[in-house]
Amino acid sequence: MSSASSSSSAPGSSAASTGKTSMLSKAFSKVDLDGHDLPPSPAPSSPHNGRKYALATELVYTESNDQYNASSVPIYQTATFKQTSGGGGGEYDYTRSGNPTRSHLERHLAKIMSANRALAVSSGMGALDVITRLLRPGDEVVTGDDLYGGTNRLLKYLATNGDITVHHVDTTNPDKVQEVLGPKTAMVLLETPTNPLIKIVDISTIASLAHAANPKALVAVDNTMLSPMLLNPLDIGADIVYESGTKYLSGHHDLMAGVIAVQDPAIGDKLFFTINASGCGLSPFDSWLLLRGIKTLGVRMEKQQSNAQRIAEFLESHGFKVRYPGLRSHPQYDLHWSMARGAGAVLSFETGDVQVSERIVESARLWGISVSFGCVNSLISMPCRMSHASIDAKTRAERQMPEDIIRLCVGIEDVDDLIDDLSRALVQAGAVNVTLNGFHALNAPGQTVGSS
Ligand SMILES: Cc1ncc(COP(=O)(O)O)c(C=O)c1O
Ligand SMILES: N[C@@H](CCSC[C@H](N)C(=O)O)C(=O)O
Repeated sequence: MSSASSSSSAPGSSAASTGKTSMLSKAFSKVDLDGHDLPPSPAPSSPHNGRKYALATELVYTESNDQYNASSVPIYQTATFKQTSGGGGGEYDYTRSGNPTRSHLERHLAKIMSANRALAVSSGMGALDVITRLLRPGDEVVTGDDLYGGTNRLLKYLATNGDITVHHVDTTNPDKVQEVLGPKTAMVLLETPTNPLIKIVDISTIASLAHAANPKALVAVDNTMLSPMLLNPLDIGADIVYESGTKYLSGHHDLMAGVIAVQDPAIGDKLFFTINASGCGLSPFDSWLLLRGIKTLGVRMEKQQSNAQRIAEFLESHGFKVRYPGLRSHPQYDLHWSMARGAGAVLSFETGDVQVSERIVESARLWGISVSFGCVNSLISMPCRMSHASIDAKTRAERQMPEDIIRLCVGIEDVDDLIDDLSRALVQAGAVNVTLNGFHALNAPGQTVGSS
């Protein structure tokens, strides 16, 4: 797949602008997949504005050519745009096809996701739906055996109704992936860390294997767990990256959004065609909210992951089996840190007893019992009962998902308050042996699992 086309010419030089013009006209040809003229919008999402700053700066820094120099990009809350002639031809004609607030967001996303083009849609699942419409009957998809429940559900739907073969394998082992790759592999769909078992997947090795098996195979990575703050999968072999913008990108659980980013303009055109044709582009107001959220991604993620690290260490030191790539005990610690710039803020742990886990979740006060993650508030949940309940119990057992697993999605609160609340919940739930020396997990790994 093509690589990022950052120009080495000085910004504003004629070489740079000629290169840019030809790249853009090639990238955003006027004719769509049916041979019709593309609608005039959205404007190309160019991440290349000359100088590249550190990510923390780029998250905050946006350029706009607003007529009043508004600091905050205006919300163009309109469905349609007046044209100056009967032949149309304005930059925007209809918000389903393009809207200035969404275009601004998409350009900003392309920049921070290391992409040539980014697209914003109405949810993370909407993003995956748009991506999987690149598939054709008879195609094969290779994906993990620990996946977000909604992703599993959509793939199952395609396997049942769309004549798509879906191979679920242990993507932490590239040999297992290799076994099912072949010329019919049209897409490899990866999550890392996986949700909720926090398994790490070697994106570049699997991308190389997939492209060797079929040079046209597309490697799509769900980067929701890390966000562009911690990983840019396009830089390490992925062809498509998508994220639930509902999570870290927005950070406040006040909107639903999905984002997609690609390097290859031809793939970008196909994705845009589906978005315009099916009408799932992100609304102007949600585009504005998401753009606002992205500006604080850096500080939120920094605080969330330092809190998560403390909490993971706290649980591990009290004898719980904790899954978090910030812990040295994570079996793929080195692999994770060879790809990512941080461990993220989602961790899971086991108690050895479903009822004990339930009592912990229900005893917590500061931790909200909610699905989702990436928000400034800390959340606690039981994935098998909640976010992953759409995966049937038999499949969960085959995939070795512990029914007692508790997922913690750490927010920005004071970490000592979070630990106090969790300690109280552990004691109240009877998950720990309390002695004069402190407390220790009742069913610590290696001990006999009892029932309460
Ligand atoms: C890893 C992951 N990918 C995708 C999604 C889908 O995102 P959304 O809820 O925005 O549709 C979710 C959660 O919903 C998720 O956890
Ligand atoms: N009822 C929803 C569950 C959404 S789970 C949200 C998020 N991805 C998480 O992992 O918590 C559904 O059926 O999709």
